[in-house]
Amino acid sequence: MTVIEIICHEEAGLGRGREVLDQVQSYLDDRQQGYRVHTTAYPGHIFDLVPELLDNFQKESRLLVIGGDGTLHELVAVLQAKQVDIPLTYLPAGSGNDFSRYFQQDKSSLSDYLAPLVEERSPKTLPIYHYQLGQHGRRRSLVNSLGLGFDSVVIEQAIKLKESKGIFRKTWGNKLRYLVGLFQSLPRLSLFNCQLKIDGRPYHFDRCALVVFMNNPYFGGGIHLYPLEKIKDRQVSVIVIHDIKAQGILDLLYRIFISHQQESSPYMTHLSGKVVEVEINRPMISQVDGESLMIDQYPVRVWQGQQDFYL
Ligand SMILES: Nc1ncnc2c1ncn2[C@@H]1O[C@H](COP(=O)(O)OP(=O)(O)OP(=O)(O)O)[C@@H](O)[C@H]1O
Repeated sequence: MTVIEIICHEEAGLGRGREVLDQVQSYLDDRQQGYRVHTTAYPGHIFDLVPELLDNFQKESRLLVIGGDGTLHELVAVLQAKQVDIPLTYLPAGSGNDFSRYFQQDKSSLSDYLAPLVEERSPKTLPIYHYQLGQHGRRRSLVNSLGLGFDSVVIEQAIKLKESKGIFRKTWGNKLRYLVGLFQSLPRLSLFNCQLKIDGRPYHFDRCALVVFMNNPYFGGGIHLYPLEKIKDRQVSVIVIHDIKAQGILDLLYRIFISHQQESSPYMTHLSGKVVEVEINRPMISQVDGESLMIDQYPVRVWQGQQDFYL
């Protein structure tokens, strides 16, 4: 008999994880479906918990994860690092849920998320990205985006706002936190030059604010940064925000938040290829799936990978 191993970050989405877990348990109890619950007790707990789980994983075992993008990122990172081919079921419970916003946009009810697992439908393969820092770094994985530059400063500021009191603590306040965080971070905007290599072909950009590898057109919790057409097989998309001056910032904000005409912006370039590399001549504050990372080894090389999901 199938046993579902549930990994849950109860505090995700300011407690939404616990609510979703309760709903999932009653759904599975009603169907007399066996399961075990493993809650994460500290940041990065998944890196200890999942290897233990995998040691006892049976042919009939299934993995279900409840949490925000950060929790999904960590689980996919462990499975990919161990090169185990186990399909996942994902129930979004964060405040941003960018992965779900794009890849699970046809789902709304609990049954939409759980039926493919419970009814043992065939898993579907979704694109993820692998990345490597420096020539000798190990292969790592991500599900949404890897951004070098301003985006990470804004995300750090938005996280501080989430930890503060009042309106910023609301789960629906994600876009507001990001926007306020963005304006508060403008004085810390630091521009850089970068070299890109797309399948071996070189590109150079000056006065850049951000280089972001995007497996998903959304970032920062629902912000539609760039209208990527359907994600192409084995291709990596990179967006560069460049040649920034004061009026460029206003133009970009207007296009991203109001007119949605990013494609004709003189300050934004979208490139894609099978292997994309970026080189910047100084350490950069960065974000991977919404979590901060300091990058000081180059090139950063990105290529597409795959992860199976019950969808
Ligand atoms: N019990 C815990 N206490 C503190 N942090 C935890 C705990 N369990 C997991 N984490 C960490 O919290 C981070 C964020 O988790 P997650 O993305 O699931 O929630 P969230 O930040 O509320 O959601 P969102 O990113 O959508 O706002 C992860 O890096 C994870 O390691």
